[in-house]
Amino acid sequence: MKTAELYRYQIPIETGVVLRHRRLKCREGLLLCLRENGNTGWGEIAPLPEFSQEDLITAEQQTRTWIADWLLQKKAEIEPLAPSVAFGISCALAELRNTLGDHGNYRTAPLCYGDPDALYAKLNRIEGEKVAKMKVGLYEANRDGLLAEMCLTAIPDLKLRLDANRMWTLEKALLFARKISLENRKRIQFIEEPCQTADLSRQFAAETGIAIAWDESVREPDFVVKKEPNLAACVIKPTLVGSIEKCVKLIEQIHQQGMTAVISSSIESSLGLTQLARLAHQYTPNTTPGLDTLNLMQSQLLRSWQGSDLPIADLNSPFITKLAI
Ligand SMILES: O=C(O)CCC(=O)C1=CC=C[C@@H](O)[C@@H]1C(=O)O
Ligand SMILES: [Mg+2]
Repeated sequence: MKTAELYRYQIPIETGVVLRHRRLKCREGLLLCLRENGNTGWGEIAPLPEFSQEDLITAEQQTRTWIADWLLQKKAEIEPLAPSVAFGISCALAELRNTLGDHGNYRTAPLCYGDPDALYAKLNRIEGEKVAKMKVGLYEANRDGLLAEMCLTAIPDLKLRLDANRMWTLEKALLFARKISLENRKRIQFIEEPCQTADLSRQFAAETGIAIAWDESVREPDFVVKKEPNLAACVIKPTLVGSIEKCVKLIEQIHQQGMTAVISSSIESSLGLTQLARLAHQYTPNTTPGLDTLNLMQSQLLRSWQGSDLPIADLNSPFITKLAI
C-alpha cells in the first residue's frame, strides 16, 4: 500500500550576501512524504529564486503529476523533471528504499561575510581541517584581497574557498590576486568562477597560480567534466542539478579525473541540508561540503542539524501547511 503527503513550507530567512541580487526574506518549498510497506521517505523540493529555472508553482505541478503516477503504480520517471523536483523526489525514494545512509558529514566550511573576528571565533570551534568560504566580488577587489590575505595570515592552518559568482573582469580579479602573497595563494583551495567568462577565469588562474572551481558552469547545458590545469573542483548543488543518481554520476566523473567534488547547499531547510550532509558522507567522504547556510534561517524543519540549537518546527507549526492531493 502506497500513500503520499505533500506540504508547503515558508520560513523567515535573511540571505544577506549569499544571494547576490535578491535578498530573500522567506524561503519556500515543498516537503514530500512517501510511505510504502511500513517505510517512510521524505524529500524537500525547493527551487532557489535567482538560481533555479523552475518556480515553485511549476515544481508543485510536476510533483503532483509524479505523485499521481506513483500512487497508481504507473512508471513515474524523475529524470525529465525540473532539478529541484527530481532531487527532492529522489531523496524521498532513497529514504524509502534505504539507499541513503544515516551518517552525515556535518563538518562545514563556515561562510565568512568579511569580518575576520567572527570567522576566527567560528573556526576556533571546528575540529580538524579548517576550511572557510568567503564571498568576493561584491565590494572593491582590493578590499577582498586584503581581507583574504589577512585571514590567511592570521590563521596559519586556514584553507580558504572563495566565490566570486562571475562578478570580476580579468583586471579586477588580478587586482584581488595582487594582494595575496605567493605563499598564501597555496592555501586558497579554489575560487569559484572568478571572472565573467570561463576563459577569463582560466586566464586568471594561469596568471596567478590560484586554483579555480566551476559552480555555475556545472549547470550549463553543454557542461562536460574535464580536467584542466588549475581547475581544482566542481561544486554540485543537487537542488539545481537534479536527482541523487544524476549527482552521483557527476561526482564519479569528477573523481575519475582527479578533481574534488564539493556538495553544496541551495539554502535548503534543515531537512534538505541534513540529506545533503548524508550524501556528502556517502559520496564525497574526504571533502568538507559547502553546507553552512542553516543559520540564515530562524528555524529548522522536522529534522535537526547536528549541534544546531535553532528551534525545530514540526508539522503542526505555522511554517508548514498540508496540501490536499
Ligand atoms: O557553497 C557553500 O559553501 C554555501 C552555499 C553558497 O555559497 C551558495 C548557495 C546558493 C547560492 C549562492 O550564491 C552561493 C554560491 O554561489 O555558491
Ligand atoms: Mg558558488
